[in-house]
Amino acid sequence: MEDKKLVKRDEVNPMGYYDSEHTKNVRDWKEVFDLLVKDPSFVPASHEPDDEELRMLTNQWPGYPSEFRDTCKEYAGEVEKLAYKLLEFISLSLGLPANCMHGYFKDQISFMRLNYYPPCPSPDLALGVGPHKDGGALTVLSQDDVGGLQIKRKSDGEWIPVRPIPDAFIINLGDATQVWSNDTYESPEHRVVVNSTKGRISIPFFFFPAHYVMLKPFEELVNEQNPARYREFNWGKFFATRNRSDYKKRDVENIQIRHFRI
Ligand SMILES: O=C(O)CCC(=O)C(=O)O
Ligand SMILES: [Fe+2]
Repeated sequence: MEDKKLVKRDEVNPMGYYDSEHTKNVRDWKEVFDLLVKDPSFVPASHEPDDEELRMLTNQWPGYPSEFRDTCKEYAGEVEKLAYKLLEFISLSLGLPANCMHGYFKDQISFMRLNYYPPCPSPDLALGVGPHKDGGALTVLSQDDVGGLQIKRKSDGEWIPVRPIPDAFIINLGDATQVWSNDTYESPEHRVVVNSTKGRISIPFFFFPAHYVMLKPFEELVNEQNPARYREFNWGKFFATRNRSDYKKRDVENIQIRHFRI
């Protein structure tokens, strides 16, 4: 525990170790270690729309184990390549040039998270992560063999387990892809349940555009029959507004892309 405290996230640096994250104002049953894919990364200093100040984020690395830093960086680098490939396939599937979204990620604020969900004495009273949708372009998730991730089936609202498949990643589309594709793709609602006997490890890589990217449906996908379903909004401010309620319990509902629906 002492070692974890040395790399603990605080008001100034949101990267590092943390054990009291909230999803939609409810505390999650988990410990996390967050690291930036691009170090340093720049994000809006506040969620206030008129505040143009930026904040520089950097990684915090523990001294032990000694190979931790290099292993994380190598993994992140490889998953980043996969994320770009997936983005190309998504673009092509929408009838757009393969690299049409690459520019949005030049100053990406992607981060990777090491999740540990400890066994929980009352698994029916807690969630590892409460119901939510991932915000960015897509998430590449690696999970161990314990299971716990569930996805909400749209037809009847039933929570369906996403069973672990050895050596397979789970690819989760995010809100940004939903907006860019004008609802051709949808970011699914998901959550993580915990259990009373086994701890679980998962590693999501959140592929996030640069803070200055304005999200809106691609012009090529919009016409009179199929008008834009979202008005343009700034990704960095969306990210900053959502993070407000991840760090502390708040009285306001956290921001969702449906708030930008036309
Ligand atoms: O642990 C998992 O399987 C998923 C975690 C998750 O959904 C998230 O951190 O956004
Ligand atoms: Fe998620």
